[in-house]
Amino acid sequence: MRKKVIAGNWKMNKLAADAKQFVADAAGKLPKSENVEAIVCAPFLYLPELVKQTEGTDLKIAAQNMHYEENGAFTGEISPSMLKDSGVTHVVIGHSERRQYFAETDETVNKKVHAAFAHELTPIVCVGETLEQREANETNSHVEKQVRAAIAGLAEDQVAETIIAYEPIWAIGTGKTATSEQANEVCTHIRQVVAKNVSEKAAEQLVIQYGGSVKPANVDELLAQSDIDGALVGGASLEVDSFLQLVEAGTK
Ligand SMILES: O=C(CO)COP(=O)(O)O
Repeated sequence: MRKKVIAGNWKMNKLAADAKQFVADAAGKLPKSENVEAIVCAPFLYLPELVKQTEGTDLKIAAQNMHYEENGAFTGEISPSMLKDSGVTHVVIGHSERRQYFAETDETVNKKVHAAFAHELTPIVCVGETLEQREANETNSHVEKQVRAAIAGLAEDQVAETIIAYEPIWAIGTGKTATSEQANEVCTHIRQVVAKNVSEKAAEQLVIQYGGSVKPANVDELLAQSDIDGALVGGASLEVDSFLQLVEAGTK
């Protein structure tokens, strides 16, 4: 049985005091359940402090991005070894906002995924189509291309450990959620792509999240779908109460 993974992606939000307060409040109130994993994806600046705060709790801390190079003249960047050293366990890679505003490509995503595994970080790889692509019936082919590029060259067990977040771009921060059937259809397709290109075993183990306007009111229906194993949540992860409700939904 795959675990449910609920990850809150704070994006570029919260000052240090608010971040610390959130983690202090949330970490002690997580449901005691083997079925769900709870992650907060925080801005780089706060990572070491939040990791320290969560020691001995079930809350995991993730970064929202990283460079693929080990070190060097890359002003303003953070390396995979710096992240590992900070104590984070996961890293979000290829979020659509990074692809759109920071020239992230399928190629850099693949390099980052390899770098994550080289440093024992679990990548949360984001894929998803624009509204135009959905309307042109290109959703499955586009997402397939992104997934195949992201996992190219990985070993079977690395693919099995990757988390893929399907986030239709038109549903991010818009209040428009894909219906649970629409979301599941694409997540099923992603699993089939992995089964065909890697193995049935990797496809069976792979955690696939849905992201895009997930909130306490719609999370149960999304998580009840056959191929949705969790959620990557922006807006509704900024408040402790709603984050905890989302994690609670993952225990069922
Ligand atoms: O981009 C997202 C998470 O990475 C989704 O954001 P919202 O939940 O705010 O739509």
